[in-house]
Amino acid sequence: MGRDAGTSSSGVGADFVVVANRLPVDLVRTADGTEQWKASPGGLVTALESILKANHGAWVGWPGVPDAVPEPFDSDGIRLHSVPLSAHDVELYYEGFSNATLWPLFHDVVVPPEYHREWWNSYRDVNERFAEATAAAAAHGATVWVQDYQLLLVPRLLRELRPDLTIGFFLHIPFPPVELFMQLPWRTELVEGMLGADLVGFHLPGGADNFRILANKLRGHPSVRLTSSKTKAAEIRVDDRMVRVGAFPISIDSTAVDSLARSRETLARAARLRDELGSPRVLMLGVDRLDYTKGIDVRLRALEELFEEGRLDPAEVTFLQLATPSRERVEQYQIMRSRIEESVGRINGMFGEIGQPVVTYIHRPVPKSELTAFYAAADVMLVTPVRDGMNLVAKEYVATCTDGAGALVLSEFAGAANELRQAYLCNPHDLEGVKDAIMAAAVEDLPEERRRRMRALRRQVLGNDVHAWARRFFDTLDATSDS
Ligand SMILES: O=P(O)(O)OC[C@H]1O[C@H](O[C@H]2O[C@H](CO)[C@@H](O)[C@H](O)[C@H]2O)[C@H](O)[C@@H](O)[C@@H]1O
Ligand SMILES: Nc1ccn([C@@H]2O[C@H](COP(=O)(O)OP(=O)(O)O)[C@@H](O)[C@H]2O)c(=O)n1
Repeated sequence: MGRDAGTSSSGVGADFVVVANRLPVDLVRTADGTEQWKASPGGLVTALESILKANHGAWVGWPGVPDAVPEPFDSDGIRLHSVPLSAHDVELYYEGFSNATLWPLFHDVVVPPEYHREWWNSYRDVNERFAEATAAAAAHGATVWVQDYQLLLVPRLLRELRPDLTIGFFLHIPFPPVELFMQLPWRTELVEGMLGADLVGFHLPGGADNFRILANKLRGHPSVRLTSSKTKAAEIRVDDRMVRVGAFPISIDSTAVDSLARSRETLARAARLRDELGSPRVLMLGVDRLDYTKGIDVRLRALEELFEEGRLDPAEVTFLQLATPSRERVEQYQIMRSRIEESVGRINGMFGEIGQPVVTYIHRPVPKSELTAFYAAADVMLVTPVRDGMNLVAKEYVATCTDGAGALVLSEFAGAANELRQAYLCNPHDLEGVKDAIMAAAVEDLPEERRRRMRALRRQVLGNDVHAWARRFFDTLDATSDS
């Protein structure tokens, strides 16, 4: 990527800084008062961590628990700078404005977003602190990469503090249509915040288009498409600056996942897992943060109906759902958890046998090596979000299918569906369609058809990894700052 970060030649600050709500590691306080660091949840961390490890940059973020103020430290070659948040900040900025206002609004209003002025005030205040911490961590002329919806105001705030910086911004979740975004009482400030960057990146061209239209509608900023550009980027004129906008679909460290999947330990663990699950003829798998956007309830409903209708035989099929705990104090997450757990209980009560449940549900984090073994063991992967920015789990599963077997059922409303066209695509709002996709992937299609699809998927995922994603982003950012 040619972005050798580390500390600058003057020794003051880093030349490459990532700013994200979370650090790549969370501080965990145990009951006996000891503290340890563990990997943070989510795809943003998975993706960015591999980029920073390769480039030795600095990372500015929250250490994951209230009131912790660790000194800057090095982890895996990355310099970590903490932005402390109080319990009040976590409640108003993170659980409130980020995850009960912006998150549902940007995910097609699948649950109603809430608008509260005190949440907004906290969001603005925390964004100011992130901007200040970043300004202190970056060397003169550094490149700063701001991540995601929790920090929409940071690009502009940072530009005001440090006009010498080159600033990229990337949104990891969908950017909504103009009509939805216009609900936000603070819509103008948020758009102006993002326009503080030199380059604003989205997963999909549709998100980039929505943003361009909005910048014009709200602030009268005109834009032109750059037809020559490979990324089909556009430029928005903001006063005397040009802000570039484009689509950069994120990916995974495909080679690393592929080689972990081929390791003897993973293959042995995958075989043991199948035994432990009763050696089913078909093992289906779901892996998600427990989030109402992920459609865990959708796939459970589809399976329940397939068992009821006798299209699937519970003696032959096992479904394993790994659900990482997420945002547990937000009400809509609690509602979804109850719904899922009720559904798991009902299906097992109806179709399970003693010592042989049809659905195995694990609601706790699982280590990466174990997760890879689960992917390797699964015959069919169910990814059925009602809306998802990308969904790296879908790509990780494909990269793990090193023997060319395995089938991916994928919602059309995951960003990944734009590239993974040979998956068994389905509309999660059409339950009959989801059931048909599961039946084709698990039972009806010949193995050769499944292999043909998996070959095409593997070409896509192995040929477009996270390093290529970062390279495309930075090539465009460099071209922006040159012009
Ligand atoms: O930090 P949390 O509140 O625990 O949430 C974890 C992350 O969730 C979201 O991930 C998104 O980024 C992925 C990578 O681009 C993408 O594949 C997925 O579709 C998105 O949902 C969130 O956007 C991150 O900020 C969080 O860190
Ligand atoms: N038990 C689990 C489940 C998921 N994960 C990881 O969490 C990430 C989820 O990313 P994603 O893009 O599918 O979805 P979000 O959770 O970021 O919305 C993947 O990289 C998974 O490997 C994990 O490390 N451990």
